[in-house]
Amino acid sequence: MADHGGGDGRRGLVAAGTRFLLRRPRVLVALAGWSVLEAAHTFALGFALARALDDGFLRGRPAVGLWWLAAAVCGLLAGALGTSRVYRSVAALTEPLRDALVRRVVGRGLYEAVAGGNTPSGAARAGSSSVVSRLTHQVEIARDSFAGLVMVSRSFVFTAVGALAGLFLLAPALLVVVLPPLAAGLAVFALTLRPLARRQRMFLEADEELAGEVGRTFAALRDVTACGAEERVRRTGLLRIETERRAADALARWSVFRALALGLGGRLPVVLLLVMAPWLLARGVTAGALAGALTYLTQALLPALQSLVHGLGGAGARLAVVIGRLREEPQPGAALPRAQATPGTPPPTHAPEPEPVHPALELRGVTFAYGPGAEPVLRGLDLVLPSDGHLTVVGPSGAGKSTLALLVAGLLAPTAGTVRVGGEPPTSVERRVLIPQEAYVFSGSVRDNLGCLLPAGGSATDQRMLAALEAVGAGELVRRLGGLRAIVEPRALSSGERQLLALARAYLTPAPLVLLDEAGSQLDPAAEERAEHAFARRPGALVVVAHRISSALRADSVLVLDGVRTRCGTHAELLEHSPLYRDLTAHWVPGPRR
Ligand SMILES: Nc1ncnc2c1ncn2[C@@H]1O[C@H](COP(=O)(O)OP(=O)(O)OP(=O)(O)O)[C@@H](O)[C@H]1O
Repeated sequence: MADHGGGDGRRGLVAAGTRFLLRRPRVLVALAGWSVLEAAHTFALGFALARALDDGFLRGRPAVGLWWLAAAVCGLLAGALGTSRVYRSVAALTEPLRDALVRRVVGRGLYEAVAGGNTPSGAARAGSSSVVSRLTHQVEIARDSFAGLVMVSRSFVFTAVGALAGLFLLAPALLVVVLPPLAAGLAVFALTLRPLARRQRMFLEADEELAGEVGRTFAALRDVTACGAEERVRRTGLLRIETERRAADALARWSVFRALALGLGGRLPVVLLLVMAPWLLARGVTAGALAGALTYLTQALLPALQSLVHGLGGAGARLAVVIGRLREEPQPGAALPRAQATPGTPPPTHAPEPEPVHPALELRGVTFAYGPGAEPVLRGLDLVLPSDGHLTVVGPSGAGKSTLALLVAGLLAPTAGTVRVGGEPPTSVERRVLIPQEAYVFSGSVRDNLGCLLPAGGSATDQRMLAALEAVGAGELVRRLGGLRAIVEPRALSSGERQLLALARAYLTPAPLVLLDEAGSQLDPAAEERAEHAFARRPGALVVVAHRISSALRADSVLVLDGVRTRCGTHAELLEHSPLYRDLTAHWVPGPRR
């Protein structure tokens, strides 16, 4: 995962933020002006209260006291006006930020859609629009976080200035009591801000990863069950939960410093003021000044410090993460022209580069072991299958055939190397469909069973379903069951019949790569051959993990998994060069060809 908060990233972020602010001097001046009015209200609050007591109520002159209280109310109204104008000025700062980010995000999204080809596929359009919608959501988070940061830091500075000025005017001795703990609290806060923000960011990222994992798992529950990957999914989920728990623990430990900063800077001055009241009174500080000082501390400084301490850590970390992402997206950004990287630059009008044609499947240096200390099942495997290729995988039991199928389906991640399906990581069920040996059929109509791997929102006509059933040799079975509306009771079907339904389901999907992992193992050889022929005629690429060696003869190429002697070639080449393949085929008695 990218370190959005790395030194360079943070410095870049601060520099970009400073440039953004300096380009708007008028808004900054207006913001400062209205903030001064807000600060005047803070000042008036304590000062007027002190005067009301000292010059009015304590001297038996209630009219003077009330006059000062009325002055405090006027200050309050002026402060409210200042606050409302402050919001406007902050909006004048944040809206241009949002506009610049939205322009950048939408420009990139449109460019991607155009660069996807003159007639982009539905999937490409959907992918592009989902990227734009995710990024615009992040833009909203960036805007809110930025506004929050401006509000809390500005509010603290002006409130502190107003309160400290008021304390000084009431009695300079008050500052002797208030300033040291306030400075200590701010120092603790400043020193722990960076590590705390880092923990906050780690927690946010762990939280997002967990949410993403849960979302992906729910979307692929049927695939997970069908491939028997429950244990792996459970372990990955637990790992993500554990990572988030650790991040939350670390954040909680560092949050203690927030409480310490608040205690030192916001609460200790109140206690000291009370404890040292006799000393202050002995030095000429009046009772009214003491009450005014308490008002400054409890009504202005403490709330402002609270907002600063809580707001700066959370909003700051969120902003750093989100801006970092917006700078990174989209991943193939390196292919974008340089001018495209500038916020607000419109998409280029020249013809986009043609999209490279990717093979259906590409493995580069794939190594996989089931545990850190376990012997790898696959070592440095390279494999390329063209978009209409037909590959059969053979090898002795335990050679890693099913493991390879799970890696290609994205249900296992390689220990080293890369797996690409159509040039992309194999995470999307729209790119590939895997039918394992244990066919998954659920209680429901035949139609539901056939359609459950269609892309979200997709459907197939009865005609297409019936054609798929006929193609793989399941037509007779479904007629016997009572047609597409008939309810399937999985336990009432033989394992071969369940495999026929699962094969028809895979045949029906638009996935450009089909993986059959001994998916016809319970069929008789003729039925298995018929199904494989159907898949070979279907547009797209096909990988068959062979149950019978006869599958190898039907493929364009054969992969013989045999540890370090793994080889790939045509049937004839392998007969010549692979002793294992010769052994495997030696006992095969060819049946009648169809
Ligand atoms: N979940 C797992 N945890 C640990 N080891 C595993 C796991 N699944 C498979 N293995 C081991 O990995 C190796 C390859 O298994 P895999 O199922 O991929 O072989 P295969 O070639 O498909 O075998 P078969 O033809 O018998 O189905 C075997 O040694 C197996 O014991």
